Amino acid sequence: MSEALITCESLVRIYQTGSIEVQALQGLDLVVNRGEMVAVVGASGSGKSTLLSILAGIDAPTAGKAHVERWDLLAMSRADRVRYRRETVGFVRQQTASNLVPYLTSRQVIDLPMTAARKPARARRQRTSELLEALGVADCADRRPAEMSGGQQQRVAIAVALANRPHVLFADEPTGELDSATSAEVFGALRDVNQRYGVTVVVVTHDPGVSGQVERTVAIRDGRTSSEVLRRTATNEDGDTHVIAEEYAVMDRAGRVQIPREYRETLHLTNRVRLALEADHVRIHPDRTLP
Ligand SMILES: Nc1ncnc2c1ncn2[C@@H]1O[C@H](COP(=O)(O)OP(=O)(O)OP(=O)(O)O)[C@@H](O)[C@H]1O
Repeated sequence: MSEALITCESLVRIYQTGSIEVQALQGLDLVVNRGEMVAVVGASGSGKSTLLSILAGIDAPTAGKAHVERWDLLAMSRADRVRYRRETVGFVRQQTASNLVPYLTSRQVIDLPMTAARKPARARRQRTSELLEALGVADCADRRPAEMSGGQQQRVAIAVALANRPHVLFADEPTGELDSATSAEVFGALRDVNQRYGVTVVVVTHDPGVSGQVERTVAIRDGRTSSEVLRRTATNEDGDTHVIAEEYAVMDRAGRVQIPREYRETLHLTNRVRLALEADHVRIHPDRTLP
């Protein structure tokens, strides 16, 4: 059985601006296992960034449950939050420039989080060189952001996020500002560090091409997890391998499942449906008592 690293249950985040309340997350359920690489997709405004900011310890939830390893994200003190952000998580933002510092070289910027965590100089130097090498940007060690391409900047940003050996790496549209070839390269780098270091990766993206490259894609709609697509490779009798993608609905602890709108519309499922328990599945029928 895989070990859950991230667990969110009925997670709610309400933003209050004056008299207006925005429910960015409306009871979201999510489990991410240790070592997984998961893509989170959804329309603009569906709550993806809000979810990532909460999980990264940047924002605090309003209600519900959210745990990452031993941390309860609804009950963290300010000091806990600082420790959590320094030791447990790494974060890569969309804007390449906001991940780096204009006047610092790659080597200097990767060193920063380790200095903040009071790591000894020798270990910092070793880790910096290792990460520059692992992300294929060793030739950028002494360059500042303006002297690098967008893709190189994002790979250095991944190195910065990994400097203190976090257990989970969050990336919010990390390829949003890049062309498709460069985006594939940066996404490849994320997959690489997921495999090489075993770091759990959660990446928000609207790029369907990108979400096709991970084992699991979680779709968020209106602040809730609406469905998940699992991908696995299968081999047929001729030895040819192909990818099978299967869509799953998410069930919460109370057993609630959301039936996709297309299904409801096609079968005219309205406010009451008939359930039938079979040996290995459950059937849902339209309510025939309705006119
Ligand atoms: N600080 C804030 N104050 C008020 N409302 C906010 C705040 N941040 C987000 N929202 C609102 O919460 C909802 C979810 O926003 P969020 O940024 O999480 O969505 P998203 O799925 O990441 O969108 P996008 O793909 O456009 O980045 C939106 O309606 C947004 O306007």
